[in-house]
Amino acid sequence: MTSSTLSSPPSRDPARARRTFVAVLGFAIARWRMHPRLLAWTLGGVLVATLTDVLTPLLAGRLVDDVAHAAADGRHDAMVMIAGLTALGLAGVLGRRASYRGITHLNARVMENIMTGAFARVQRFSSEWHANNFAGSTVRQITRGTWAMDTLGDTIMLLLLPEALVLVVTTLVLGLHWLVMGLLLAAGSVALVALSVVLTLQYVAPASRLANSWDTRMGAALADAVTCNAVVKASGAEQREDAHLAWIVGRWRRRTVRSWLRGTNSANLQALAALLMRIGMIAAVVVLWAHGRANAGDVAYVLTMMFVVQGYLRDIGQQISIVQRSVNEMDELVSLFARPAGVEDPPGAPALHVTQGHIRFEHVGFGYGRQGRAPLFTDLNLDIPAGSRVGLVGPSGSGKTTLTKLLQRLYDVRAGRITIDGIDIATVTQASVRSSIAIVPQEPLLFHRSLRDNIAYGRPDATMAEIAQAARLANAADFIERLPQGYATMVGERGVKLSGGERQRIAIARAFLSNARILVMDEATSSLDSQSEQLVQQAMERLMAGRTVLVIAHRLSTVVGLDRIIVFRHGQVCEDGTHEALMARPDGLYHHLFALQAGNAVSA
Ligand SMILES: Nc1ncnc2c1ncn2[C@@H]1O[C@H](COP(=O)(O)OP(=O)(O)OP(=O)(O)O)[C@@H](O)[C@H]1O
Repeated sequence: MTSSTLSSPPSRDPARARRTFVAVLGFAIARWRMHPRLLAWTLGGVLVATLTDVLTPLLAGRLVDDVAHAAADGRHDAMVMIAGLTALGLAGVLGRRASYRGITHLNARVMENIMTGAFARVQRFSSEWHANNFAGSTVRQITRGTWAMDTLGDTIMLLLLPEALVLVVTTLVLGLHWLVMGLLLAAGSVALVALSVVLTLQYVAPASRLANSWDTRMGAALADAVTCNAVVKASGAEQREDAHLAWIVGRWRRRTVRSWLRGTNSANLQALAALLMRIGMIAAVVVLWAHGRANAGDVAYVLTMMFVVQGYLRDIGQQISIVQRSVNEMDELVSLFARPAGVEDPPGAPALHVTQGHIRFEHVGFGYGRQGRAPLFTDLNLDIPAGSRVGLVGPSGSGKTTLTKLLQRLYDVRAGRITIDGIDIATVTQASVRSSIAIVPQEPLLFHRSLRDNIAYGRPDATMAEIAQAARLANAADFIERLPQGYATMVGERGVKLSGGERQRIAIARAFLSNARILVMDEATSSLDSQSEQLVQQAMERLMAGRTVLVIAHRLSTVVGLDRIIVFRHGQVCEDGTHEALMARPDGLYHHLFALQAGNAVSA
């Protein structure tokens, strides 16, 4: 699958940008409200610190008045004003300290909550979702979105909120004194904020979203190539991969430069508008003074107030762009939270308790992807009695693996139902269905953890004696005990430090320990040498005892001794019976496949 099918470029549609903005802000506010005490500390601190800044110009104006009048009447309150300014300054410091401490803890809590929540959701997304999304992109969406939430919290609560507060309070104070000045400040502020919002949302944001989508693609391409490094090496394709990445990085650079330049242009325009507003306000108070409607203290108040207001507003455009960028960076993360898991447990679903292991597929219909595509299975019926050993056979792509995925409810069927011991697996919890089925896959996946942890993955409470017993039954104990660190040996990423046969036997030991009544084995021995194959085969024979077993067989010699063989062709069961019964049909697909493999074996 190419990266383009996995991550399409973002739309430049402003309506979509607005929806994203609302969705992300709603998400952020809901997260902040989960921690009401920290939120109250932060907002309380912000309120105190900002009010002290708003009141300071008032006292400064009074101070100038006092100094001016003192000359005339010999009395003044200058010392009171200085004490007031000191008290305001101290309150401002304490308020800021409270808000910074509050936001530090609030952001950390919210980030923790988002990271763990996103991981929990991604783990529970359906196999379909995982098949359609790059692991690298997902990791990047989560980490980038989590850090963007930190920036969003800082910018909104410590910068934009105080700015709004300063504007509202100074407009009110000014308006009560001189209506015209209040109106002027209100109109200027509305125009300034509107300009910032329009520039940011309509001009900067679309470019920044596009740059982000290329950033995600860059991460995905890196992860894809690094994950498949063995294939790259084997094909001597390093240069091809270099060129592929260079093409993506080139597009990313162009898109990113465009987005950054738009940010700079927008900030410059906003700075110009702020300058005009400042000059307008100062000119207005000077005119009032010239007409005798303002004294020296008033002029000092307006001058100081404009410095405070402009100090707050100076970076508002940049802050709105930061909010916009954070919103874009959180967009994909928020969608992860909004997206349904794909395969869901019904509300209050009970756990499945398998006692027999009787499997039935009743009129099952299923197809991958959208409903419109031709289904793989239509009206599939199978009855697999408890304790039987069944081989699933058929050409590549005929649906053998899909059948076992449906049994684990990794996908939901479109029609019919699948039952285990008479219980529809869609009515019980997915976890209980999956833990009732032990899987030995063709390519076992191991965690980069110790051998002990890998074997006990399905039953973390297993004792060391049980783990060692499972390893013995799986013919794995000998090689493990020869390792210097025994069961504590770390296996390397995806188990790369073990051979194919050793990985298989660890997977078999895992299945022994899980003690599930149903066993699904994807024929595992095809890539092993004969000694490894013999060890794996013996272990599998032991594992099959007393269980209902489905074996996906690629080499038909594996299924000869099984109770029953089901042959698939294009999602249909075309033959069903014992080896002897199927071999007795010379026109049958099984007979044909068997003859083909026997011929290959002879010619090899
Ligand atoms: N996640 C998926 N999304 C879309 N199509 C899929 C997916 N997985 C499998 N298929 C398609 O479904 C069909 C059945 O695949 P399945 O893996 O069940 O075949 P199989 O019989 O196990 O083949 P093989 O013997 O090669 O493993 C194939 O055409 C395959 O391309």
